[in-house]
Amino acid sequence: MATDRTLDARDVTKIASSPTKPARIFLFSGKRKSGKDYITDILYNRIGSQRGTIIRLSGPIKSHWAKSLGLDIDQLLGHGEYKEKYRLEMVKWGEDMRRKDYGYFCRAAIDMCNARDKSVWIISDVRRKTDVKWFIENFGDACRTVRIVCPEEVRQKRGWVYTPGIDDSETECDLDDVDNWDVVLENDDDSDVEAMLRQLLGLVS
Ligand SMILES: Nc1ncnc2c1ncn2[C@@H]1O[C@H](COP(=O)(O)OP(=O)(O)OP(=O)(O)O)[C@@H](O)[C@H]1O
Repeated sequence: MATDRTLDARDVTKIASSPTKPARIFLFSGKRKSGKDYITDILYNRIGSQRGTIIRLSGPIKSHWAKSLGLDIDQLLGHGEYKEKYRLEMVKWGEDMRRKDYGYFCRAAIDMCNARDKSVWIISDVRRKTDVKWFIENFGDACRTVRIVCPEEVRQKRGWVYTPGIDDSETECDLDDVDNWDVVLENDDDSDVEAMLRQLLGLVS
């Protein structure tokens, strides 16, 4: 009977590529305008949409916020003034939710991106120790933490302006004292983006 037979190689392959657990999860973090979106977008394009997906942990917060206030979700997810205008209030609401359940937005973001059938997850905006903790608790060895670092002058050239209430908040600073990143990428003006990608793609195969 089919149900009684022992597992053959094809069954094992099926289980190994089961939709519930990705083979690799990149947990990207970095200060504002360090280049998180820039690097993760290129990485995603190289990996391709069949295998990979970008997950933004801030996505569910923004879509909830947009719905409840009747705002434009595309602009909230973008990079312009609109995002900055509602950032403070949104962050506060998110913090309250997270205090009750630190995995709440991680789970919501995974569901929102329909990530379960992809083998490589690129989390583009990890901001807190509890985000890292939740992914490692749930996906263990599949996780690799990636810190993007960049001098302040370069971030300023890219449009960053120090903003009290944002740049000194938990969302921007909670990971500053972490020093055990799996990968540190220096993303300034002269960086070799191809070398960074080679390093990251080497962790996927
Ligand atoms: N290596 C690079 N070469 C050229 N341009 C870059 C590089 N890295 C980042 N940039 C540019 O710098 C700007 C800021 O980068 P990006 O939006 O990726 O930062 P971020 O860390 O996602 O910022 P935020 O946290 O504010 O969303 C963008 O215009 C991006 O195209």
